[in-house]
Amino acid sequence: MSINYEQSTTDEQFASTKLSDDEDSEDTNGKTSAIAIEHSAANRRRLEKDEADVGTDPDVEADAEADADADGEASGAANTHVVAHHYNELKEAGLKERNKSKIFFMRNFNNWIKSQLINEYMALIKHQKRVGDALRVLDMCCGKGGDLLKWDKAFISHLICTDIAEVSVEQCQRRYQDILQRAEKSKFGHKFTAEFFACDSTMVRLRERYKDASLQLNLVSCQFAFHYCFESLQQADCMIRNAAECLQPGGYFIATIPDAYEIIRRLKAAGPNARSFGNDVYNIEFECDTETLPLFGAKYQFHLEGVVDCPEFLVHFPTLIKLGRRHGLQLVRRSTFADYFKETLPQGRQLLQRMSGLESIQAHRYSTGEQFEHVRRLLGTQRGRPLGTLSKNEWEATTLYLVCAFKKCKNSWDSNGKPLFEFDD
Ligand SMILES: C[S@@+](CC[C@H](N)C(=O)[O-])C[C@H]1O[C@@H](n2cnc3c(N)ncnc32)[C@H](O)[C@@H]1O
Repeated sequence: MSINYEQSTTDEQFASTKLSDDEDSEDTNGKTSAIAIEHSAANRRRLEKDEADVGTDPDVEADAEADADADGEASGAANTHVVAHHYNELKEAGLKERNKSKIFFMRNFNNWIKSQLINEYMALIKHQKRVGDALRVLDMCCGKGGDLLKWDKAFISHLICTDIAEVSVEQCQRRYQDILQRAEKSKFGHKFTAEFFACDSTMVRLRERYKDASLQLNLVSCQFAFHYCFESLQQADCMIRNAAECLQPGGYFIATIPDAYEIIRRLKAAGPNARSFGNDVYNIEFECDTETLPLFGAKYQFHLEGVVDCPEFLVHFPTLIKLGRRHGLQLVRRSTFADYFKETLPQGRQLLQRMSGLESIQAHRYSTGEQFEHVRRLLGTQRGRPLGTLSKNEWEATTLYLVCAFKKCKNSWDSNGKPLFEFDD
């Protein structure tokens, strides 16, 4: 069975914007806002296309079985221990080392994208609630707790943190204790309760590990990690069930994942027999035959300067939509990082600046070299105000990703007690 991982080309604009908030001069600020409006419409059109690509047949099992038959083997969970080992061994870099990193700004930019996504969906959830209502969040594959401050700022009341890497979960819990201590010392500090446990979200039913198994969640977040479950149908189904089953109707599941269409586009662009591509900061290498990629287990080795070096799997997006529907999740957003940046920049400009999500570049300082050629093209080489942007290599790495969001539908039950979901079609 041949799986289509290709899609029409995406636009290749660089993130570049005026960093300060003043509106006095006509520059990329105005242009970006205009692009943002077009992209909201583009996002809607893409959602419609994504839904159409899924087709009417919801039988993922049949697709996956046909796919495994064609390959002559069924895929299992052979890679989870490699991934767990990699993240357990990863040292927590100090501030000094992080500042020196070649991807310092890109990491901040990615962090900003996560903040924008979390803020967007927390705002929608709060809109449905009354002041003082509990807000409960699951941070699935939480890592070392890179999003703890975001949860704190979102004024949630309870957080569940889980990850396959025990060392990361311990660090996450320590960070949480620090936040709590600071809140206790401060008169206006916000406090939220939290629980932590290490486990494989692709193999274990998470609700059985919660302190309260009947807990209703408002938001489930899985940042830069969901793709690990596409090793096999069983793992993907388990992870999506974990994301969906405790979500209240109207709650959201949000994620950032590598964009399989973009990965395959770049692979094809690298040459007819190419198996790898990348630049100074990231590299992707396929070991398998890239002409007959499977639906699950489409494995590649991903390297990102100093932070990731382990196997990952392509997420076939139409299949993700199908699996989501099976668990009552309806796709409400799929946007590439490039599009999401343009769309949310008007509301997120100050935060982007505070988070140092872009590098401040003066064109005349970079009159040679290709990393900031786009700034020269935009501003020329005359002295003037700096422009916030990312280097070409960092931009190429960050635009491998997309953000997506699913809404949990209302449900009723059939005579066998199985849920029947009510999708808005
Ligand atoms: C790139 S890190 C992202 C961490 C965090 N979400 C963030 O955004 O900072 C990916 C995380 O996924 C976790 N992970 C990978 N496979 C997993 C699995 N099967 N179950 C639970 N966690 C997993 C890793 O241990 C790692 O902490």
